[in-house]
Amino acid sequence: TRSTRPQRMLKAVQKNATKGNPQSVISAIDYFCKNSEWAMNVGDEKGSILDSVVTEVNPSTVLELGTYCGYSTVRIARLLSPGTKLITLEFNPAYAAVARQIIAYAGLQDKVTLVEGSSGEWIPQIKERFGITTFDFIFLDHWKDQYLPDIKLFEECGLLRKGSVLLADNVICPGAPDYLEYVRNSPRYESRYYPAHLEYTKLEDGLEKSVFLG
Ligand SMILES: Oc1cc(-c2ccc(F)cc2)cc2cccnc12
Ligand SMILES: [Mg+2]
Repeated sequence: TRSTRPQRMLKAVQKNATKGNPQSVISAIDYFCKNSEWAMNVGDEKGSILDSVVTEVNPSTVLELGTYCGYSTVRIARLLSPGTKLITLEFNPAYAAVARQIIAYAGLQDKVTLVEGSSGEWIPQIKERFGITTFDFIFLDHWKDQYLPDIKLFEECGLLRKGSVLLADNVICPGAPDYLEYVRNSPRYESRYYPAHLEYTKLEDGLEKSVFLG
């Protein structure tokens, strides 16, 4: 049977990247998406903004919602201080299977805990399962209608502290209007929009960075 796009992306990484070299994995995926097949990775333009926010926050606790093939997981994990791990949630088992292999190819498997399941199911379990009290940095990059319910769940579960940074992909395309309205109007967040483009295209998109004020 025909391979899937994530499987073809993995093959491109195995062919063109150097094992244990995260930057070469990132470059191989971007090359594949620019020259072979578009795929919904955060991409190089928005990825550079992600890099700058992660570097600025220098988080000790990190959560990613929406692993897909692990592109942003690799981008984030390569910047974390030694001993710091990130938790990434992926609902789709086929995506998770490819992501594990791409993360391992980059040599970052010891810095990543990939959990298969839905954010709504897993967020309430994180404290007890992973011994985490609050997150310093959260990257939202899953289904756009889940952004708002999930940020409310973070608040209800006490997973945010004064200064926690949430960065959301695709707030313009495909768009998360209810999430944007919430973080931009809530007195509990300081929000800022980073204009960019939908990965590998000229279409407008951007990232929304929201700091929890406590
Ligand atoms: O970065 C993303 C982009 C898109 C997307 C798909 C088709 C389009 F025509 C435009 C945008 C979907 C995502 C779903 C989940 C996480 N990220 C996504
Ligand atoms: Mg995205």
